[in-house]
Amino acid sequence: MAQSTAISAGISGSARFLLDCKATGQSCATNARYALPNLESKSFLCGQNAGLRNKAILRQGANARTHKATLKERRQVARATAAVKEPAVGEKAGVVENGKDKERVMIIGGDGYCGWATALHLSARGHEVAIVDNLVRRTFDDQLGLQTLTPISSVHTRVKKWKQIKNKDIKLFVGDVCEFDFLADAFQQFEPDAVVHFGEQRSAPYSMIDRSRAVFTQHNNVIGTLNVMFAIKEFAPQCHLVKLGTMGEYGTPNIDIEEGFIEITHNGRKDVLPFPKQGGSFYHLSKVHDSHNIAFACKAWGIRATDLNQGVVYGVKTEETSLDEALINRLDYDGVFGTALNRFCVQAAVGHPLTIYGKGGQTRGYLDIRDTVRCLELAITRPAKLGEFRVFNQFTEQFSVRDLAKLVTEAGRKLGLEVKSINVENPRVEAEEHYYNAKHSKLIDMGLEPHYLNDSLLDSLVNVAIQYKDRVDYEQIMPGVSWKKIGAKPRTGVALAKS
Ligand SMILES: O=S([O-])[O-]
Repeated sequence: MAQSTAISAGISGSARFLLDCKATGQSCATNARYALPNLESKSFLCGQNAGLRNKAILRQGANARTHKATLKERRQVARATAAVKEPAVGEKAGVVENGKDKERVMIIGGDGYCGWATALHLSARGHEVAIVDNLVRRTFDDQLGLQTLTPISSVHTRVKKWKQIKNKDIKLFVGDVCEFDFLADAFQQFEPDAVVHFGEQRSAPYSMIDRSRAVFTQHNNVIGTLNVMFAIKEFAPQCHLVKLGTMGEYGTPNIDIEEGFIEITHNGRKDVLPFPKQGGSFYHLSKVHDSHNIAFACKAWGIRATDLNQGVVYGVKTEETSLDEALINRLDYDGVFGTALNRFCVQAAVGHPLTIYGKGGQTRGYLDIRDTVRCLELAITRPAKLGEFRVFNQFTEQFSVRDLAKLVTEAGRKLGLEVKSINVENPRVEAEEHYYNAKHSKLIDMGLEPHYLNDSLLDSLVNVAIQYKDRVDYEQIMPGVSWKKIGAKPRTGVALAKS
């Protein structure tokens, strides 16, 4: 199908109005249910010895499994855990175990932060890649007056540049997966072996701005995923759904977090059940709903799926996105879309104090974007079986917000920057000191070799931030979306900044 046909046929509903507004230069505010009244607002409303040593560290590591252990102790244990794992059989032999060597992979949300890096990674490794995206992420920036730190090219320029550099085609379907006819058409044309679904509204603060953003997030995410499931059932029943979930689905229970399932004994009977979910925002809850829908579809229809409960991603460069400035990835530093470590590195680069929300004891799983793309490759080339619903916890290390602030302060100091921190009132409703120990061994068992957070990554991230620091808008740095103050009334940029 010609790209232009995809564009005109594929966009409807909320995404169509957003794109129409953009194309015609009209104010979205007057046209659209989910648009903001003030588009111009700049505020962000809108060897053996080593093996023995590692095993010894693990034996001593019980204490390090709790939040009371020092950062250094916990990192030692994380590394030792990875090091004593036997490589997966397929990995030893250098072969793909059950997937095909080259898959036809549809990447929904392939113009976004994780999606773009994944599209290039898979294309570079010989897979046939198609990007499906309604480009609404770019429209959120236009609505809220935000801008990625890095100057990203249009998706069309990105794909053309990739063809020039690598002589590889990436097909492009611009449209909204909430529009089933568009999705059905893309499925029938591309005939995917695997669908990676990144195409969701992925910001917790965005979903907590006001009623319309909460509704948009759950509609876009839950209905989009339902449509993808139906497209698989109807047009590609062998196709493997690789769905991006989030570690935030689990919340912060006062017990270890398992990888998807937990064995429970209750009144003398035993069963393996889904691990309890306690999403902390309307966004996180949209992913919880997705997980339940997908698990049900695997059981009822016999389709195959992998739910990747991803931690917080940091970094910007991958092998492929570094090849040319036109391939550069986005890097968000604002209070709505910026993730913790990325935000801190940009703050350090521009001399803004690091913004620690509340006490800073909030602990989560983190991973380098270079590991995100590798995890996706592992999931695709070693697919779930028909009828199977797999869950992997996709992160490599745990940090508290305080830990991250310390690491960035130290990295900044080595680069000659004076980095300060401030504790700001926590805009979220969440525990600020808590137990956290989440299992994450399945991807390592499959062959993931993590890029642990180290000085060189921090240096490079801070240096990217220094390179583009003239693009930083200081007004976007502080958090402005309050979990408690969310209301039914649409929020404007000014109101949001002052909340
Ligand atoms: O592209 S995204 O995930 O901000």
